[in-house]
Amino acid sequence: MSAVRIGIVGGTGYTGVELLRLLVRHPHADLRAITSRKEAGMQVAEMFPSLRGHTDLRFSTPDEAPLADCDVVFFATPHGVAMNQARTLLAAGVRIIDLAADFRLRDTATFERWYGMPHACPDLLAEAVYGLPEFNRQAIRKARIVGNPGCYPTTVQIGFAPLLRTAGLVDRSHLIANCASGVSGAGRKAELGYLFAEAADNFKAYGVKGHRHGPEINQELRRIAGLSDDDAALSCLFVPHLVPMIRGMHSTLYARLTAEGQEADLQAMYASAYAGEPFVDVLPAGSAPETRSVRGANVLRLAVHKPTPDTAMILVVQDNLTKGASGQAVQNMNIMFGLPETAGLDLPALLP
Ligand SMILES: NC(=O)C1=CN([C@@H]2O[C@H](COP(=O)(O)OP(=O)(O)OC[C@H]3O[C@@H](n4cnc5c(N)ncnc54)[C@H](OP(=O)(O)O)[C@@H]3O)[C@@H](O)[C@H]2O)C=CC1
Ligand SMILES: CC(=O)N[C@@H](CCC(=O)OP(=O)(O)O)C(=O)O
Repeated sequence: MSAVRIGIVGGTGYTGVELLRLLVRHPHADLRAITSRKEAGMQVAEMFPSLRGHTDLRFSTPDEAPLADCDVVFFATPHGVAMNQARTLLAAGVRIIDLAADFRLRDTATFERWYGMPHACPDLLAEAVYGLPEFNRQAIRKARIVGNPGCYPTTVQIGFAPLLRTAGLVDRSHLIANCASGVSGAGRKAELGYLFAEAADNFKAYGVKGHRHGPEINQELRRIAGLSDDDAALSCLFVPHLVPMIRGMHSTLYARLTAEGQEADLQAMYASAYAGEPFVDVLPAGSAPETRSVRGANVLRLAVHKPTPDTAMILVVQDNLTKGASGQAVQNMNIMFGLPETAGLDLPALLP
């Protein structure tokens, strides 16, 4: 099996360095190019001493990097970068995994409303595949463009899916997702709200008037439920929170059970839904998952609860940078190139 030739655009950010951490140890990865406009020329291991001894690569500018010679290019960049380079790379036979949102939303107008920019290649949206392997494996295998999911939407979809796949178990019109992310979720940029003295020893909701992950969550939950992308019969209220830790995400999901849903054995349903999934861990009944159980691991752990006879409550944890971003992106690459899905991803979490 020949190694996959890989380029990374945006190698100095948090998802970029997480991709590097996973790919330098990946048995089938050949890292060819990594970009940074600000740090071009610098050794990667000089910027990130955590990678000393693991790579001799230097950062190049996106124009100078040999991206067209790669089999796949990861975009670990802000929204709006991948869509402007997609056509050129596809023409050179390069496949794309975008960690930003350029290829997640299928409706151009919705993308433009939430991301505040015109879409550069709406025609390519039709062929892009939403990269949540647990629900989309077949399409990912053949995809030329994968839109890697947002971190919050990954927890919400995997958490709610078993309740939505069968019609009539829950009131689909009133789902609630209360989610909290560590500060690395905001990226490696200097902004007031993420300074230590602002974010530490504090806990708050944000995006309460609406967050761009809301439309992504609703689009994909509707698809999981077998509905059209804009069918208002399913609606999920999503509230993100910032929690003063570096990595990690905790989502508490609520759904009102119907009479039929109240009869179901939810624990057995979830265990069976994810029985074959290497990266979804359904915990024993009564558990409360903690973020440190997934730190640095490409695993999402969840626990199923029924706090009242008509309420399902699902507790979900993941590392926002691993299963929530770069680990999931590597999982997608493994599927696209016919590699074992767990290649390079079988690391246990870092504890304490
Ligand atoms: N952090 C997280 O937990 C998650 C992040 N994501 C998404 O992944 C993407 C990357 O996030 P993150 O790593 O946190 O971001 P960062 O802000 O930490 O890093 C962004 C990187 O992109 C590069 N970059 C910025 N602008 C451009 C440009 N116009 N052209 C080329 N390169 C550019 C930067 O380097 P330079 O400026 O030197 O070129 C830097 O390496 C974002 O879209 C984010 O929304 C998704 C899920 C989770
Ligand atoms: C804590 C924090 O700020 N989290 C980010 C979400 C994480 C992310 O980057 O997701 P996207 O890829 O969709 O941008 C936010 O709320 O904007």
